Amino acid sequence: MSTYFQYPTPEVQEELKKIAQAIVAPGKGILAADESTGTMGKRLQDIGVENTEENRRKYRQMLFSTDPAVSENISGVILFHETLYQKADDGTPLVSLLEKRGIIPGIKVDKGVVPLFGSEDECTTQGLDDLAQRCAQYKKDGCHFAKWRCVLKIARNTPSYQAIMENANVLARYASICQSQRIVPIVEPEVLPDGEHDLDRAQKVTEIVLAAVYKALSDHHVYLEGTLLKPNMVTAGQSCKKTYTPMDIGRATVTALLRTVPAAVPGITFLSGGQSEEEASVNLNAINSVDMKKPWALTFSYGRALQASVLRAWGGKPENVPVGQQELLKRAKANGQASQGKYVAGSVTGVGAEAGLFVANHAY
Ligand SMILES: O=P(O)(O)OC[C@H]1O[C@](O)(COP(=O)(O)O)[C@@H](O)[C@@H]1O
Repeated sequence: MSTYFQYPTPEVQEELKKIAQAIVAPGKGILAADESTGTMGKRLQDIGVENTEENRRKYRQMLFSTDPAVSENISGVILFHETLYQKADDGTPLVSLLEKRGIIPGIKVDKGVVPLFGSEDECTTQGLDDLAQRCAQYKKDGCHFAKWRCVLKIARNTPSYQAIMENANVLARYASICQSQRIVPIVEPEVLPDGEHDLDRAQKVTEIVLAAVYKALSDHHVYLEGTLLKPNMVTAGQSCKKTYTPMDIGRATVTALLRTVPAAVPGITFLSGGQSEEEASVNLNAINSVDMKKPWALTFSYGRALQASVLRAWGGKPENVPVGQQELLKRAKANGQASQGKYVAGSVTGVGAEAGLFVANHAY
């Protein structure tokens, strides 16, 4: 086995490290507004709004024109390709609204989940072929970080060795291509919450998946200080009969991460994975409160758990834009506090804070 390697130049390393550290600065996290057209359609359908390019533009314009105070808790926003090139009503590029608020624009660069032939309903994620060119363009257009989501499923025989190795490798290859174009890769191996499994099994599967991911990142000479991890929290399956407290979830999550994620990684930005807004804040708070070693920042990169109340409050009506924005400010603040272990459960209420956001088999 050859151990020849080449890392990015010292200048590129410095740039990547600075971006990653800025994203996970104390009290800050990410708004994941990168729903692909199909996923956004599901969110809009829930509030009775048609999934047109114009409605997606209006919705994201509302998010990005929220009071600049939002940047106290939101350091980065992940965009979908379409959004990066859309403009506000007055012609300002939507991405400039973020830049004016000191928020770092990021971009989803995967091209979606596809079936893994020969497996038991498992999948991989595609989009590597033209990734270097796309990253080069995205960097020119103002994006400094990227996100790529892989999906692993817990069932009797899964995740399989095939799925674990394939997804680890595709994430590592994605991460190294991003770094070659001065973009910080957010590595997202999501272990789905579907199933009856208990907390122990969720923890063990998460450990095995993350161990494979970090071996692959090492094999591909990815510069860890210039990356972020976006994992699932360790929670029992949605159909598990046993109940667990937020502190149980906090301990299981930090234990799994301590066993597998190198301390060189600056931050861990959790996905919300179908938890309600309130659960996602309470569990993040517990993760930050457990009395264990925590060598990385532990914060949020939520899609559903930052937007459910916003969507309900907005309902597609222009007159509701200010109340929608208020909901975003409230939830961002709650999660900013949770990322520092300072969130008091129930202290932030929203129009959809308690509502479950679980979507079965969220592998689209
Ligand atoms: O399937 P898509 O459209 O890529 O979207 C998946 C979504 O999952 C996420 O990775 C995590 O979102 P949640 O916090 O809602 O679980 C988002 O960044 C993204 O919008």
